[in-house]
Amino acid sequence: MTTPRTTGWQVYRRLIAYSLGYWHYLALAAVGLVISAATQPFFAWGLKPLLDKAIIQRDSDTILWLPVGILGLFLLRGAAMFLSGYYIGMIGRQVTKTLRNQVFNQLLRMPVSFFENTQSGKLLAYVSYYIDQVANASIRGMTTLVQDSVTILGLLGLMLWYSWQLTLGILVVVPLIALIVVYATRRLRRLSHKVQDSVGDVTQIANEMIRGYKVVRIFNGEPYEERRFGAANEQNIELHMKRMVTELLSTPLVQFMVALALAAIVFMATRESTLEALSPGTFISFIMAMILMLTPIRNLTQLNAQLQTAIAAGEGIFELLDSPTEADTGKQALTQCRGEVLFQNVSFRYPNTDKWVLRDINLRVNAGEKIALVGKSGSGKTTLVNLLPRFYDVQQGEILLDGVKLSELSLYNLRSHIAYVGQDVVLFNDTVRNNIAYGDMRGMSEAHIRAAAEAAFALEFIEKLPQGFDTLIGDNGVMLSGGQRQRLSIARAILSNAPVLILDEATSALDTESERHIQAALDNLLSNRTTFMIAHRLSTIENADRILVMQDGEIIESGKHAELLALNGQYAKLHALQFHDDT
Ligand SMILES: Nc1ncnc2c1ncn2[C@@H]1O[C@H](COP(=O)(O)OP(=O)(O)OP(=O)(O)O)[C@@H](O)[C@H]1O
Repeated sequence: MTTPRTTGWQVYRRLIAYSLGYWHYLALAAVGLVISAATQPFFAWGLKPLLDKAIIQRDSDTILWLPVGILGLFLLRGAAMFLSGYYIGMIGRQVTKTLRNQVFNQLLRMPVSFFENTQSGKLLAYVSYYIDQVANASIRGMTTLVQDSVTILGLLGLMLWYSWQLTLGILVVVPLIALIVVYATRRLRRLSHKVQDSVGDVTQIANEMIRGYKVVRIFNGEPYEERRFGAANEQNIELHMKRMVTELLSTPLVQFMVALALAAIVFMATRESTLEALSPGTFISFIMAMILMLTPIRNLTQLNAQLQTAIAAGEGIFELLDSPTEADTGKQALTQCRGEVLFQNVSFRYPNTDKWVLRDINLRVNAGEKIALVGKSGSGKTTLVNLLPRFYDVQQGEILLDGVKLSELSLYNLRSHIAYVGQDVVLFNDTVRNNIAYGDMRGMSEAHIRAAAEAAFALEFIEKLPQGFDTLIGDNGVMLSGGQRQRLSIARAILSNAPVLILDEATSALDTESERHIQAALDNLLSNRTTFMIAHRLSTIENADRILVMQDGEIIESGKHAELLALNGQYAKLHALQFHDDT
């Protein structure tokens, strides 16, 4: 592992690279910064003619140009500060925008396993909190770095010019300051990481509560959620406080070191011999330069805290951006797909686990055949169908679509041949039309969309909605009933007209009317499509062409409903159980 400092520097360099694309604005901002920084030494320098010439010698020229000079200096400084502030703010927002797009697009391409193993709250924190932290801190950091370094260099130059012996006296404290800064850097980075994790926890819990609000209420989970959120929030504040204390302590400590040097200089400068060599104006100007250095020094030490926050957030973001996305190496594309699926000796286990979840599956499914998968919970039904759109890749064996290995097809092409209707209907906060014509289907003709809605028995209720197809259905379709939501997702699948359909049948009981509609909609959806149906209620699969009974990752029985009943095996048992439940 590299030391945190080198890593920190690398992360920072990478962050800065984002603003380099705007180099022309950056150059303008830098000009503004340098000008406003340079006004400080000028100000200190002006005290010398003020004292020596205007006050002691009463020089008329100086008395005239000094006030004009002061006004000019502040006008220039104001304009320069506006210029730099404007461009730096703009670059900061642009960097935020770019990073946010990159992170979102990366999330769109991350493999399914990533989402299954990462807290969604943490992912939301990436898109919001982390990125803001990074952009703000890195850009502000750059501003401070340029502006305050220039100020300090200018002031130091002025002091060296007046008296190099006195100036050198100040530099004695530099190693002490460096020590404090290095210690604070390490601690700040560590704490910043912890703060970020804890923000992820807070978002996660809030997110869970918001999504699961009904469960929370029905099971009286309020006190538990309150405690859980309170604890995460408490931890968050503790970490913030620790970071704040480190930040707050390091600055006065550094300033105390500077004050030590200042005291020493004042002591040395007021010795008889030194005083003789310096005019009163020079002396005051020298002291002023030293005092003016305090603020930029404080800024530079605070900058460290900002940078450590940016770096810690940047590390998280770059780790995500550098993670491998879904493997998409297949080059072939099926233009016409019949929907014939072949599993050849397929065995599968989830990444980083030992247990084979599917074992030596051999299965030929003809185009248009309706396959129903049944079996106990955990027997591998969902896993088997998830392999078709390549949410996971098999470790052994091959799956072929129309004779082509899935791994040889591009993901885009493969998935364009598959439609999915799941238990959890996913609807977007958009119009009915856009929810049906989602993704690739955007832009399909009105007639097609209507026909799909009709075939899904959804037209009737859509037309009763206030704006018909243009009605906004709210967050995940809150405005619709369970059955209506399901019919919309069926309409989406019908519109896609994909030759292969995955149907994860809903377990939720619907009223007879709704169920009749949905059954009719499904009949329309299934016709002429190769269908993999995960069936929970056996009554719905009696018409399947073939029923596969799964157990511990294997297909143990296969055949039509009547054949399997006659076999009197596992299926017959399941059937008897359910028949018993239903009566
Ligand atoms: N993402 C995952 N990572 C690791 N193991 C998993 C994952 N998803 C499922 N499993 C395991 O794989 C096995 C099969 O799960 P699968 O979801 O395919 O079963 P199922 O038959 O569809 O069950 P159900 O009817 O309850 O939906 C289970 O033992 C489960 O614990």
